[in-house]
Amino acid sequence: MMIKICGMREVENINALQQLDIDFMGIIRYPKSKRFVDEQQKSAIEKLTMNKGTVGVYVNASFEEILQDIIPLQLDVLQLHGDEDSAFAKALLELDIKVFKAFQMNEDFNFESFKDWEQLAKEYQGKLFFLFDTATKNYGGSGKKFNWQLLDNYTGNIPFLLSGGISNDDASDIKNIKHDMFLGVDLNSQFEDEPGLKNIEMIKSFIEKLRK
Ligand SMILES: O=C(O)c1ccccc1NCC(=O)[C@H](O)[C@H](O)COP(=O)(O)O
Repeated sequence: MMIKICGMREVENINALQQLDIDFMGIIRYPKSKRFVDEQQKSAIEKLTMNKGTVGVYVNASFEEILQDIIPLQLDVLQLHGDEDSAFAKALLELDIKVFKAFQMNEDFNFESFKDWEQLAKEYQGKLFFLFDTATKNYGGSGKKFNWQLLDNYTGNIPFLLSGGISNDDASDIKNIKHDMFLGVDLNSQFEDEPGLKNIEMIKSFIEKLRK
């Protein structure tokens, strides 16, 4: 199972996380987020040697803004967490980089609306993934879970990460998820001492439970 830890920004915290058995770490480049990585923090992160997949997280950013981050932040994945359409994602996929497209889940979510995305995934095999997060007016980082039974309505074939309020108590429920397209989890605010600062011991204990 893949594990992504989102909202990293402190060098020491990033280095500590690099020692753990995780797959991706997310760096939020959305100025309205409490976990926003500013230009000064970006410069510090640029100097690090990253041994995990690095994910740049964006909310309705321009193509140029995203482009300016890819090389300095050594990005492997672009996470589109706003209202970006499939045409925008296609332009980024053309750069030969992976894309995680986030969707805001609530009881009214229409899983039939994925036609364009399914087409894109066919064109860019193994490059496009979904991330199902809890709907919130701030786009992400709500700390709240959505109703995971909604996942039964997803019959598409694009693999997804599960996100939104996942906490240390959820390991056994996560291990019971049987969906064929379930790829892994995205952890954030429930594993923090303060916004942008992760509790490494808590993450370590969660990973142990999940990988057991
Ligand atoms: O975390 C944020 O502050 C954030 C703000 C705006 C857009 C995206 C954001 N986070 C992106 C993520 O991938 C989070 O891990 C995801 O929203 C789940 O967060 P949480 O509910 O805190 O576990």
